[in-house]
Amino acid sequence: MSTARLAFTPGEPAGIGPDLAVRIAQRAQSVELVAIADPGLLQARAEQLGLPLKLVPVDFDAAPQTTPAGTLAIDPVQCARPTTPGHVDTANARYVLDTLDRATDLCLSGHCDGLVTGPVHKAVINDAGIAFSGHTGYLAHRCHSGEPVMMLATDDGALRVALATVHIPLADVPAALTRENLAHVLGVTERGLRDRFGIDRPRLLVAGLNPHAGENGYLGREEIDTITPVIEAQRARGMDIIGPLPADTLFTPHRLAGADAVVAMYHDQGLPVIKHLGFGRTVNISLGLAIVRTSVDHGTALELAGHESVDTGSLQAAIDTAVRMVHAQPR
Ligand SMILES: NC(=O)C1=CN([C@@H]2O[C@H](COP(=O)(O)OP(=O)(O)OC[C@H]3O[C@@H](n4cnc5c(N)ncnc54)[C@H](O)[C@@H]3O)[C@@H](O)[C@H]2O)C=CC1
Ligand SMILES: NCC(=O)COP(=O)(O)O
Repeated sequence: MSTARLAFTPGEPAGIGPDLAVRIAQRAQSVELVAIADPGLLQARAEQLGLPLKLVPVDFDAAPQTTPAGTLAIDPVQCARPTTPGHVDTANARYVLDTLDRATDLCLSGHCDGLVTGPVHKAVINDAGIAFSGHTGYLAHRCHSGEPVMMLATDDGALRVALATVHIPLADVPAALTRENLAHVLGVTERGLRDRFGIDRPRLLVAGLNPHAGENGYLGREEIDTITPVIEAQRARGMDIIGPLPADTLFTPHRLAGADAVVAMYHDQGLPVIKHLGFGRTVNISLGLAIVRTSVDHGTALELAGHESVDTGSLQAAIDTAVRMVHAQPR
């Protein structure tokens, strides 16, 4: 198998992303990991943490090399202002997006095989006057892809949770759950599992929206009016799909046996479950993008930046998952 070259964006400069970059570099990697970041920021964070870091300019004309311990390949993008760990600065919001733009272009042009993202601080980007709901939507726009699906997966594949709606207020969820949107999410999830995870005929479990999956309409009608008709239509087209299932028992081992992914109706129906099971070894995956993209399962943890020993487990899992996705054989 050839060595993969992955772009890595550490994300918010005042958060733990630069710490993660420094710490992940302490371990040899079987991929060429190219940090798309400000080299001065990474060197300063390495000094703060008392860890060695050698930044090697990336050579896109050469074949990808594995990454020795203590080093990172670098493709420099400059911050607008020096960073104080833990203190976000709207002046650096554009920098965060510049790193994403550069990384996406490198993937689209074939210079990198995939993108691994560190955590960004959504509020500071919005405070800077740039509407931003997360990487997933931003990258879709940048890649001219259709609407991608966010799926979180534990590193061992024991649980995968795809989301029918993501970063919207809870009050807006029912209206966002249209037949068209749900059919799109199910189709993208099924195709993604085939193409990027090599699963022949993925089995999907679909959650209901309401308690007890609506209790025959007495506790809400979305299951009757929207979710069941879409499931039936997809099943008629050959999809292996079960639901709508009451979300309170969907995540029990008995229900999950034999399933390849759960489709949750909203962010906090699915993500607390998977983060309870595997926080720190779970990966956020964008399905349906023109590029391979994985991400950490956690946020910027501003309070830990620059001093605490942060956990690199999710970043390592995101790197390993991206490599597997790059080499996957579509079914
Ligand atoms: N992939 C991304 O870009 C994500 C970004 N975020 C953003 O991060 C910001 C902060 O979000 P929060 O809800 O506070 O979540 P958070 O994940 O930053 O923090 C939640 C808790 O986990 C701890 N934690 C997080 N990562 C850790 C690590 N690697 N090692 C050890 N402890 C860790 C934190 O100290 C905190 O106690 C928000 O702006 C949010 O939008 C949140 C999730 C994902
Ligand atoms: N809750 C997941 C999250 O905030 C990360 O979203 P994205 O930046 O990957 O779109």
